Amino acid sequence: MTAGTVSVGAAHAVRLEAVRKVYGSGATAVTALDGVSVGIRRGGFTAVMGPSGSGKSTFLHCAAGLDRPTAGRVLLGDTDLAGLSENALTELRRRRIGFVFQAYNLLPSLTVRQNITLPSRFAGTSPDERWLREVAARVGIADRLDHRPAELSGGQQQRVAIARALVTRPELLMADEPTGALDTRTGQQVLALLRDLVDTTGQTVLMVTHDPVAASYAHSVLFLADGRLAGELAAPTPALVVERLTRLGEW
Ligand SMILES: Nc1ncnc2c1ncn2[C@@H]1O[C@H](COP(=O)(O)OP(=O)(O)OP(=O)(O)O)[C@@H](O)[C@H]1O
Repeated sequence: MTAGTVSVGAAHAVRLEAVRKVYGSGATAVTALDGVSVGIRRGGFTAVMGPSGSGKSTFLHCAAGLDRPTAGRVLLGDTDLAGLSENALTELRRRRIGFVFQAYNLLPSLTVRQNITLPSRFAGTSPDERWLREVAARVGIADRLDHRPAELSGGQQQRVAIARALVTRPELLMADEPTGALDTRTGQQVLALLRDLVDTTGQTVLMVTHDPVAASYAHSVLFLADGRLAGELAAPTPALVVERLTRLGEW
């Protein structure tokens, strides 16, 4: 490790150590992750790519404490997730991780403001008005707080989902195909927003995507193949990402 002075917890928002995940057992067992060890840099934007079935979703689920590894361990900061009960894990996800999915998962009967504050209410807190407005302004929906989701475009709805994920000040933002439901231009605006959040606020973002252009917004791309880490690319461009995927044999 560089200089030997940085502790693992300080350098990495989340760290997987020799993580294996096997679904099922006996003849039908599927090894989705096969000994993955990697740290996700704190304050960085990291994308995870790989062929279909390579283990991307499983990686994200294990890293976020949504799924437990069969072997190995996952550390969020300095917290070893294996030591946590189901309730403690749920609490940890609520307080320390923000989630953004392809589907925006907004409640249609609630206003934008109510949608954004819902997770904090579940966590027993309520964001102060100033922070709520700051987050809304940052993602570009400050003038939509009293609207309902149906009155917003797809891109605006995804911005609301990002605001909802950020309002609890998570140390890690997990995004699973966040632009999968958006047209190209709107998707790129959302990706530029994520990159800007990372560059200007130090937010850590971990994103799974199939899209080389989406991955090029990240600082680095991790490649998975057959449940194993198959390389990492810093300063990715779409062309470089496509070249790596081609070498992984499925593009
Ligand atoms: N709940 C499950 N039960 C059994 N097998 C599973 C389960 N979830 C995933 N798998 C298997 O684990 C492997 C990895 O799946 P995973 O969804 O992590 O891959 P992926 O890279 O995200 O795929 P895609 O790009 O198609 O979404 C696949 O072979 C998949 O069929």
